[in-house]
Amino acid sequence: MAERIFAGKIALAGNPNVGKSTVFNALTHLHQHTGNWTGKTITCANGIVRWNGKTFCLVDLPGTYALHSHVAEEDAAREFLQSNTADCIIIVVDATCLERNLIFTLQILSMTQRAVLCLNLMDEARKKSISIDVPALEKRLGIPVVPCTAATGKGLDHLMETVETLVENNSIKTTDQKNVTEFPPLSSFVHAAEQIAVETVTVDARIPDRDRKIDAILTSRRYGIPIMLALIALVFFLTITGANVPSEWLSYLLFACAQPLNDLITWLGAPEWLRAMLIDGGWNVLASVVSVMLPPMAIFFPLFTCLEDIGYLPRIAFNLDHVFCKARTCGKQVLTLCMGLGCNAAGVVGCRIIDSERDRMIAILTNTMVPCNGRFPAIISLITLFIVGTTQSSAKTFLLAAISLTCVVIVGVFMTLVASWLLSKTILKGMPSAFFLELPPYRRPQVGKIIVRSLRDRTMFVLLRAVCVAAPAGLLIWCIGNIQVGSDTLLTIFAGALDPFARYIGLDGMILLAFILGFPANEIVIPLVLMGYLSSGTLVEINQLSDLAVLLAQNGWTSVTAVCFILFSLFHWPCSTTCLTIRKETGSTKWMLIGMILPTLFGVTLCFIVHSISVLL
Ligand SMILES: Nc1nc2c(ncn2[C@@H]2O[C@H](COP(=O)(O)OP(=O)(O)OP(=O)(O)O)[C@@H](O)[C@H]2O)c(=O)[nH]1
Ligand SMILES: [Mg+2]
Repeated sequence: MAERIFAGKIALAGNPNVGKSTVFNALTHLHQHTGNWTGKTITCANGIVRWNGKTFCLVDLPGTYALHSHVAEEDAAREFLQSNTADCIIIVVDATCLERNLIFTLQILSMTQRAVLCLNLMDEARKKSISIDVPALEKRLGIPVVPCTAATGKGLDHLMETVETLVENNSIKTTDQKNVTEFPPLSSFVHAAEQIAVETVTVDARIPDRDRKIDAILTSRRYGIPIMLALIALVFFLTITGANVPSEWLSYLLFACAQPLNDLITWLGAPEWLRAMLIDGGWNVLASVVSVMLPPMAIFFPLFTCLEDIGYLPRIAFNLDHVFCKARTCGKQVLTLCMGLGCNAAGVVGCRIIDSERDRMIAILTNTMVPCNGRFPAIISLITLFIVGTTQSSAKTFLLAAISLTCVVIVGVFMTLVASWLLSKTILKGMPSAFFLELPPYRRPQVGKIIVRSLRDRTMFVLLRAVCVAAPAGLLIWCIGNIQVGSDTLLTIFAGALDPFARYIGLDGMILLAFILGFPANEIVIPLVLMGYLSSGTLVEINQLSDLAVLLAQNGWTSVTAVCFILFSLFHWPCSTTCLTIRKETGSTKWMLIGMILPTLFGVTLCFIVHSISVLL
């Protein structure tokens, strides 16, 4: 039914990282994620293009190297193309490496001629002094060729005009070749692609290869890892420095709203218990989550996306590949860990880029050992208070905090390696698969788009999720903090029951209870601890880190408690969204449970060791 209203269905196909999603976004005005590395898109996305009074359905397919290939992430694209449901296929190719892209193009053309070649990245080709004889290419391929620069939208109108003509002209033949086994051998496509490239592409050989020179430093054995660590520390330094003041402002502003809201609820005639529950419970937790989380996320995500757009993420994977191979797992896991830094659920889904089933499972089960953004703010606060040991806002404090945070991430990655090695020696036996990692060209980041995209799609998404979870969790903890059983509240009874065990691992009952109640979202753990410490079950206004320091010290916190908290925050069961995502991605509750138990065992063991050493000392 829905199909009938469209003038045609158009598919965007091509090799990975050639700009398909960028074309898709420009034509549909949607916001499909783009990124300068292969495998950014892993599922098909649909959008609508309005052109010349007509409406077309546009499908963005994951990148595919060849229709022969058997990579899981490419299945969706292959199945779609072989189903022959598109009225026209826009084959997007990278003008800077046409020959390689032509292999896939020729495979598509052996199935259908209802295609247009979108010769994308023409700006980069021009910079590299690559020129392409477009009429000759059209003649050789037998389909229209449209040069484009999708990043600026140049050429896309012409592309749509060509597509429209093609869709209207239904007579163009399509070969009913649905089974890849019927294809001629890959070598024949490779040979033909080489021939066509020789005839149509000219390159000025005098232009030096800038990317190779940069890679000689950034991916070298000697400098690669130190530069990588310095860059990560720089991102954390900028995040911590920039987030400090806005966090305080937001906190003042949001807690200041509590009084008028209080008055409003009283004026509406609500009973006291309802007022207390909504304001002292829901609003105050919400205010604290937003003020603690929003500023660092609003800085971290754009900076991280910038590294992604420049093309640095695959270089990180390249630098760490040999380390991951030693742990008997695959270097592509590093890319999924990078995705996990933002949100572990996204990291788990991102594991689809790993081809081998065994390696993918290892990557999924260990993904939560890098801290997601829900855990960063609490870790940063505790580092500043207990490890750096001062709340004074100076460059030195921020630098020390950034270096400590980098060390926390290193611990996370190290334990990921340990866990991967253990898994590959036990329940996921085997050797790491060989894989093909493409280092994309360095590209200038599109700063404006990065800011909009990371604020809207990432920051707001994570924040909204936290808010949706924080307010109800605040209500719940208020309730258990105020329901009396005998002379104690439910909160003190639960925390008291957990206390003996928690003390063994350097925590206390309230902290452990907060981790348990924080299952829906990690970002609410610290607010829950604070609420628990206040006998009224009400969250007080924490405007400054020094207020937090006083409250924690009053409840017996030392630097050992902070270290154990950070370790347990790094290694414990994933949040509910990530657990559900693990179950969905592995198709099994058993693996989800392993994904919960494994990091928790690590956390308990490490905290126990740290606590025991501190007692001995
Ligand atoms: N300079 C330049 N960069 C472009 C152009 N088109 C896309 N890009 C950049 O190329 C990178 C890859 O773009 P995507 O649209 O994610 O590529 P894709 O083909 O969808 O990639 P996969 O989903 O991994 O297959 C991004 O960093 C884009 O900003 C262009 O015409 N010029
Ligand atoms: Mg894409």
